[in-house]
Amino acid sequence: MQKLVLATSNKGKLAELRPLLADAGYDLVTQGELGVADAVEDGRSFVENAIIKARHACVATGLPALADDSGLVVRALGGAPGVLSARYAGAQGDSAANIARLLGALEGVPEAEREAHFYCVLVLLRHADDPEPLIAEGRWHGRILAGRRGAGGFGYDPVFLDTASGLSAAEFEPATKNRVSHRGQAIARLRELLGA
Ligand SMILES: O=P(O)(O)OP(=O)(O)OP(=O)(O)OC[C@H]1O[C@@H](n2cnc3c(O)ncnc32)[C@H](O)[C@@H]1O
Ligand SMILES: [Mg+2]
Repeated sequence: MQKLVLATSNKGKLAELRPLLADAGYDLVTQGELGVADAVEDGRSFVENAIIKARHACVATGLPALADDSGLVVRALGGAPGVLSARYAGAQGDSAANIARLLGALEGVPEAEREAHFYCVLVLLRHADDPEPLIAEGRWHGRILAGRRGAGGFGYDPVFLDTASGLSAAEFEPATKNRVSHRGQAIARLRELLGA
């Protein structure tokens, strides 16, 4: 079976990507398991950052690599935190601080104006010079809650309301989140592109 490096250090993403990629015909290994350090994400768009991360892992390992770049896009904040979602409050990956900053920025903003979406782009590079990377995206539309709800998921999930179900993303069962989320949609598209 062909090995595929997952070019991410985010445990929440890994937990969601693994079952989504099951049966896609790859033997999955994380970049951490192969000793690959995080790439510098200095792109201005999600897709640029996903390419940077996938290429970094490809170059370091000589294996095909899949990267996920994702984030939260809040309309009332002009699209912030966007590509800076992981370090919105400063430190990389401090979800509690990121949520606190987000709720502060939206203080006093009425419910109807708290629209947001999660965005995910997946890039699969079959080798470092792959001129035709596979690129798949997904969006999950909802609203930012006034406070945290639920204990599941990761990142901004406790403050993201799925308006269709009335549940916060952190109140979804993992398999249900994977069916409707930005990442779930991107994987479904990627699997179409792979013919898997
Ligand atoms: O770059 P890698 O190593 O993949 O891990 P990361 O956490 O830095 O990931 P990103 O650069 O793509 O930043 C995306 C951030 O957006 C948030 N995010 C993405 N998908 C999410 C989801 O499904 N639920 C909640 N928050 C999410 C989360 O805070 C992530 O840290
Ligand atoms: Mg990152």
